[in-house]
Amino acid sequence: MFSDTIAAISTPLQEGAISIVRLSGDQAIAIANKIFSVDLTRKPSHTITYGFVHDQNKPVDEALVSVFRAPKTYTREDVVEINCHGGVFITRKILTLALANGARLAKPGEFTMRAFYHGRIDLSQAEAVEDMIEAASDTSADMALQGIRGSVRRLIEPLIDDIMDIIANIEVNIDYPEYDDVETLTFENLLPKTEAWLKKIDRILERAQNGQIVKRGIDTVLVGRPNVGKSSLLNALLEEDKAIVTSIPGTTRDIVEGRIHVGGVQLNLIDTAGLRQADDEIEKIGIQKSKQKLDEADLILVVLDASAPLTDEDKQLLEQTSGRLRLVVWNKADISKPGEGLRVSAKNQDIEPLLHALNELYEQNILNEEPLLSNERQIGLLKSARADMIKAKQAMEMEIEPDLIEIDIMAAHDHLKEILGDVSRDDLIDTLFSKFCLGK
Ligand SMILES: Nc1nc2c(c(=O)[nH]1)N(C=O)[C@@H](CNc1ccc(C(=O)N[C@@H](CCC(=O)O)C(=O)O)cc1)CN2
Ligand SMILES: Nc1nc2c(ncn2[C@@H]2O[C@H](COP(=O)(O)OP(=O)(O)OP(=O)(O)O)[C@@H](O)[C@H]2O)c(=O)[nH]1
Ligand SMILES: [Mg+2]
Repeated sequence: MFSDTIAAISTPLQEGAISIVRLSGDQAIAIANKIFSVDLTRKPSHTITYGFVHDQNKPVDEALVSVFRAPKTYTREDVVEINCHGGVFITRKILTLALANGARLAKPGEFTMRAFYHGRIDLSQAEAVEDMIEAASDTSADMALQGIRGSVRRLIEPLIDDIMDIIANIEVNIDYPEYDDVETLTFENLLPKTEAWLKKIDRILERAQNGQIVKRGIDTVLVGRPNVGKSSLLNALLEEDKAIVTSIPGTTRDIVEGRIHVGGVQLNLIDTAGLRQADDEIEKIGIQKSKQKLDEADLILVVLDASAPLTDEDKQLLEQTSGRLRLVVWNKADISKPGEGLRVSAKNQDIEPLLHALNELYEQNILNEEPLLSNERQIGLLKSARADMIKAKQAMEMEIEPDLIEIDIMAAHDHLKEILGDVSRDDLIDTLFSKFCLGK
């Protein structure tokens, strides 16, 4: 399918123990033979060979070279991987040698693109490879791995089958329009099928939202009135003195952020200015930002001072956040009487109850159902398919000509197919892969 053999450095271009220069294509083994001391022609697939990389008979590096024979390879083409010493200069030199001996520099994502064009993986699997590279927590890495193993295809294909079934129903009607009762029968049949399909899509989209949260982390804002210990709590969670802490109320003005992982989920922590009626110009702006972060948060940690009575501001904040996903945290437990609720001492780094609650929260709430999709492109296409089917449903309710309804249903079908990369436009695919890592 592809006539040229591509080459790229598949490891980060920085000093390291080992680097990999990867080749893929008909000429991969022939090109490697020109620059390697050992003849690879008869080496079986999935074997590695010790030797020296040569530049016109002059040895330049000691290396291990792997041979993978088509079609059972990453790209479905012959693949050779040169494992050299991990210096930037030597790695580049070996790539240059490969290029000088007949390889072409691979474009970003081109190895994975070849795997896609050769049908080893679909587009959702290719995207999952890139998601894996970007994954920053156990849950997002798990999701990427499922994607690599074809979970998106297994999710989408039955939905495509359902649509084909609906289309088949309509076709009967178009083919035998002379039977009046076929028409009524068709609408009676079609509408429930369409509604059932829409229900499935709605569930998937709901869960996809979780997927996106898992991928980018859960925006978790610390709010409360001044001096309750928000910044102290941020520092305790981060195990780092990141935010300034003083006994002066109104210390924090700008947003302070940090990341932690709890139970395999990433929390994007956001410390904010204490909420109060402020006169200070700078503090006012800080409080404005606090309110904005509060509105946007996925999770709110309402911080209260356990050593002091609840104030009106506290009560107002509790009321304001009651409908949201939140935890109420009583800080300064070290200087207060024992009591109910989630009690911590940020100052003493005694925050185990909070960590425990965060763990529980995500087991029960956000992650109670495994997310299935996290990719914006895929979710966008699913939403388009849903919109098409809603149009079709409305048309059915109005008993519009079946062949007109079929147009909307076919559009839904095509949008679903596009998730798996089944599109006629190659430029779409090329743009997508161009965003991938070099050498991937
Ligand atoms: N050295 C190295 N490590 C790597 C990769 C690589 O390309 N090279 N990968 C690159 O991302 C990942 C592994 N992904 C791979 C996926 C498929 C095949 C492959 O050869 N598939 C064959 C069957 C192999 C078998 O069953 O023996 C196939 O599907 O036909 C190889 C690597 C991570 N680690
Ligand atoms: N005893 C005790 N003091 C604490 C605790 N947490 C914070 N403090 C103290 O409370 C004061 C305020 O702490 P900060 O973390 O700056 O409070 P804040 O909520 O960020 O305050 P603003 O930024 O002004 O809104 C400091 O003197 C802290 O040392 C705690 O758990 N126990
Ligand atoms: Mg603060």
